Amino acid sequence: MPFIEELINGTLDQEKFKFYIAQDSLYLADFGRALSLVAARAHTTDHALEFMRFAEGAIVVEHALHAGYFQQLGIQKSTTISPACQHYTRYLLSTAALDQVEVAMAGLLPCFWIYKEVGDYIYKQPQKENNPYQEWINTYAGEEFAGIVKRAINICDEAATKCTPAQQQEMTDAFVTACKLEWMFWDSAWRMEKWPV
Ligand SMILES: Cc1ncc(C[n+]2csc(CCO)c2C)c(N)n1
Repeated sequence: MPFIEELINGTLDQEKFKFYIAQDSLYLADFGRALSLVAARAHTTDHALEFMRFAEGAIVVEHALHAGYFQQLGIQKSTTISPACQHYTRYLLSTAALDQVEVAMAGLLPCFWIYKEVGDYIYKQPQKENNPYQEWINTYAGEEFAGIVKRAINICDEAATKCTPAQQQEMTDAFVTACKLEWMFWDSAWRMEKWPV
């Protein structure tokens, strides 16, 4: 996507990045809530603990990255959630609250997995010196993050073994929907998406 290509070569319009970070901080607050809901609804204490840790990571670790950019780039906290961000966060929260917990877990997985794939892809490209977005890049290409993603994938695989084929299909559908919403989130940042009315 152009947003990611320009992030890699450091030419991304700062206003687009600021829009992305401001919306992403709204996303993260709700993502943390969705993770906490799934922790509360998990069937095993192991899974509950893992989701509690993920929720903490989403709020504390990601917040630290954001806080740096908020200060450095003078980003204003956005009070208006973009259409794509609202669609994605409401989808995750309603899935976490109302759907079978395994389906909610599958819906939360692309957030981890796609950032890992994007992080690895970026890291394989020639690195630009003095890229203003380097700190963001480093967050998602590291070993520590890879370990977290592996754990999230393993939990979903383990949870799926206890599901019927129809439930597994629901898990796949939730995963695919969330992948599309990840795509829409990048795209909306690139377009600095506004409400049409
Ligand atoms: C739209 C959007 N999707 C995924 C992430 C990445 N992410 C957010 S929380 C979390 C798990 C705990 O750190 C991960 C990988 C993001 N920042 N913004």
